[in-house]
Amino acid sequence: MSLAPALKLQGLSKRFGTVQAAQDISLSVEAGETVALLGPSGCGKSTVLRGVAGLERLDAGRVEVGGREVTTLPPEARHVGLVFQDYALFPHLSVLDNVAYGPRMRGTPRPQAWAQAREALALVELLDLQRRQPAQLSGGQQQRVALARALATGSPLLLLDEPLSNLDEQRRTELRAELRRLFARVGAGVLLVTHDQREALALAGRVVVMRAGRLVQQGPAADVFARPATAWVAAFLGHANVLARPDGAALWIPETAVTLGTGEPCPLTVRQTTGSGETVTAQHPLGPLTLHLSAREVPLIEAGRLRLTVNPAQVMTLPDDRGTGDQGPGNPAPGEPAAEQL
Ligand SMILES: Nc1ncnc2c1ncn2[C@@H]1O[C@H](COP(=O)(O)OP(=O)(O)OP(=O)(O)O)[C@@H](O)[C@H]1O
Repeated sequence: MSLAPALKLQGLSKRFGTVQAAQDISLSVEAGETVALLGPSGCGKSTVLRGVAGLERLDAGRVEVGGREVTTLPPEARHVGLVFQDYALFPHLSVLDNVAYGPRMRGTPRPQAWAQAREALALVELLDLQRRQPAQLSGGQQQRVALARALATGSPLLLLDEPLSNLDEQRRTELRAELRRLFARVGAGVLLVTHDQREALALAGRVVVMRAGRLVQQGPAADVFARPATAWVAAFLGHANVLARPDGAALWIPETAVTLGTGEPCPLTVRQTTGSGETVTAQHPLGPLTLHLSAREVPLIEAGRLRLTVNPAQVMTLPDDRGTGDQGPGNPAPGEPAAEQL
């Protein structure tokens, strides 16, 4: 049996005054698949999500949800489950009634709406707290109620806008693992907006990278990270070694391009202790190379030098588009040390 894609989006464009927030964006999300829409602040991710949800009138584009065209339908008729940054739970309703709200709004009789809500609450493991009000829950629990509310709609498509942004780092890491399991269980397609590269890798099978309103690369998450299409994408994804060259940019991904402990002893100009070892910058004849050393690799440093060999076949040459956009790559990936100037 072949299922219709959870989402098929073609040629979405949206302008606000002089700002082209999204330009000709086409993407699809298969049933059971999680796709991350990734890009720096202001690149148009939320505009795309809101356009799919029907919260933004499009200048152009066609939206299909679960095989049904919904382009001109109002949000409530599109049958998508939405989770936004602030959860937007009703403070005066119980957890159960918050989750039952969607089915109730679509005319489902109360006992059946409650049954659907309990099923969704069981999925996020919050059935025990169904009688509480949102204020009596932790941030992570509220997050899960918001997810349950989206799940209770039974929609083929879930849209999540920075769903973990209000949580602390430890809770985010825990919830990422929970979300991955949950997405696998429910079988809906998920389109997730994030500016956090690690979140995209942790949650999504496929990523779509946006820059200044345009889609710049899409593909399986591991492929996009291993083979960024341009220097800007590489830098945005957190690759530290993107060096300008006369013919473009050279990308060295140390895990594949560099062998430690053999070869030329390179002086280290920066050494920074991290939670797992050290981040160092080695002066290699081909250019400065930033390396994250594990605690086990740190003893390879001798008298401020590190022996390393670069495999030239693994150094990628990419078009250097870093200076051309109106929005540069964002900050380094959260938790990564900022690259220090030499
Ligand atoms: N209602 C609006 N009116 C005018 N401009 C808007 C409106 N909504 C968004 N924009 C502009 O459109 C561009 C894209 O915004 P959007 O919110 O889609 O970006 P984003 O990638 O989701 O950003 P963030 O990660 O910061 O949420 C921005 O320049 C933004 O200022």
